[in-house]
Amino acid sequence: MRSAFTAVQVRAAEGALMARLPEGTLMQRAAAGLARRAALMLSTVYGSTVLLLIGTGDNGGDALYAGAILARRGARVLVLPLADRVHAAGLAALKAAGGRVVAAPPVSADLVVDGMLGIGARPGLRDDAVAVLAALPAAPVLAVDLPSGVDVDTGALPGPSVSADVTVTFGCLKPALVAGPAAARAGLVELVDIGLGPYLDGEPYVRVPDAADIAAVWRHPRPEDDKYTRGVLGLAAGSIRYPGAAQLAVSGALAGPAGYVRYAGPAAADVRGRFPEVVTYDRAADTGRVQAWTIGPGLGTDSTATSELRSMLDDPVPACLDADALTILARDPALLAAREAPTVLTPHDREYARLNDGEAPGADRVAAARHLAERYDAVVLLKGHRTVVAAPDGRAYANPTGHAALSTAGSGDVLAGLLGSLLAAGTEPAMAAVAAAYLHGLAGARAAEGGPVSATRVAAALRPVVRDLTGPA
Ligand SMILES: NC(=O)C1=CN([C@@H]2O[C@H](COP(=O)(O)OP(=O)(O)OC[C@H]3O[C@@H](n4cnc5c(N)ncnc54)[C@H](OP(=O)(O)O)[C@@H]3O)[C@@H](O)[C@H]2O)[C@@H](O)CC1
Ligand SMILES: Nc1ncnc2c1ncn2[C@@H]1O[C@H](COP(=O)(O)OP(=O)(O)O)[C@@H](O)[C@H]1O
Ligand SMILES: [K+]
Repeated sequence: MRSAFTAVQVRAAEGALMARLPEGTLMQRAAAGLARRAALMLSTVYGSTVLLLIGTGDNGGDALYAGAILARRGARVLVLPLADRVHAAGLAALKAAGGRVVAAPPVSADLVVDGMLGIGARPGLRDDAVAVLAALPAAPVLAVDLPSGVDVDTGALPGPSVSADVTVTFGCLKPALVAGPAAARAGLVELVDIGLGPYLDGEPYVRVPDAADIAAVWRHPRPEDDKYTRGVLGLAAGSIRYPGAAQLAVSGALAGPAGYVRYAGPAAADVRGRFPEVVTYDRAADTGRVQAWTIGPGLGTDSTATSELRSMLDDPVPACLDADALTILARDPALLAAREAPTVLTPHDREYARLNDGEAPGADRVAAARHLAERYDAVVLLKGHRTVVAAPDGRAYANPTGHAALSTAGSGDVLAGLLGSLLAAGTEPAMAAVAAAYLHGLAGARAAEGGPVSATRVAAALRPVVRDLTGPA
């Protein structure tokens, strides 16, 4: 698991570390890491042209010292200052290494280094910077610490910003690199260790799971298992009007770790026909004991759906509420009042607003997910390009996987089914949500390799993704 810290947290750690080191050490470490990555992006350093965009602060200092390293290796390094003053010692070092200042972007370059703004910045770019970006030569962009213009602590993009191919960030991840629309601007993110780790105090703002975290929570069948000990998922989804949602949720559930899926609802015949391994019932009350529920995709919001939801929430097992179940809950939040078993809510932005008195998630998606998790005392999986999971105890996770092609009807149904299966298998609820989002994101990316994506393809891609990540069943 990696961690992202806010600018204030980074500053505090930086202060404590700097007090023990000769002045300038951290910037030299940052510049060395930056130059290393820049060299990798250039096929040959010698003779290549590198354009540095430089702002007023230390972010520009990092870029200038890195530029000096590249210049000493024979690169033609050009500096385009976008501020009245720039890091003086860095500029002197670059000039001493042969770099030179230019007033406008060159016609061609092999690499553009964005050293305009880092963690000290207000979001957005000034007009002169926007004009320079519009006039840049076609070349890969390497961002220093963060793509300039982003809101460091939230990942919001309130104004123009840089779009990077690679971002080299120092000491730790920052929220803007992993959450919100800014995350898509960072490109490939590489973390350079500058020794900050031991000084980063307190809870990270948001954590980022990796493959090992998901593999660690995945429950494989054991020799002593039977279908019940692996967990039984009850799935209430679909309706006469939306039978497809039931099938998609079932297909997600069957790729999960539970041993048994029981379906309850009006799409029973369709589900049986397509998935003979699923046992079907007309009503939730008839399903017998389950270890978790997934409720909502295509369920409808009429009185039958409401009473089905009510009876499931009375069952003291974990429940994942998705889609129509969220709409019903928004109408009557008291439905959760007596509940002690864990609840997971999986809203997209419009469902979030319904659950939050009409107020959308806003710029800070991590804070938004945390807020709803606290309000409903539930794990919240806030869907999006970088899905965020928050637990009522304040833990928050930003999912690093995914693909824009997941924005296709029914892909959320597949996710809800998978998540329910993880809950039924006994996975801790926040980690069940994290693992479901991670695997679903990988499946979306894998499905996209085969051309245009539909939800059925996402479900089909889940099994190979699970196998690759957690090993054979
Ligand atoms: N933390 C660490 O451990 C390490 C940090 N390091 C590096 O330091 C970086 C942080 O440096 P920093 O504090 O000098 O801030 P940075 O973002 O370069 O400049 C801020 C200045 O820009 C200005 N400005 C603000 N907003 C603006 C806007 N929208 N448009 C235009 N101008 C704007 C504003 O100045 P003003 O306009 O107020 O005069 C403000 O003072 C960090 O990201 C990393 O790269 C490494 O060296 C190693 C260790
Ligand atoms: N632009 C995007 N990039 C990546 N993933 C996305 C994007 N838009 C939506 N998704 C993902 O696709 C899924 C859509 O779910 P949902 O909105 O519930 O759709 P449906 O109700 O049609 O099943 C979510 O997992 C969400 O995170
Ligand atoms: K930058």
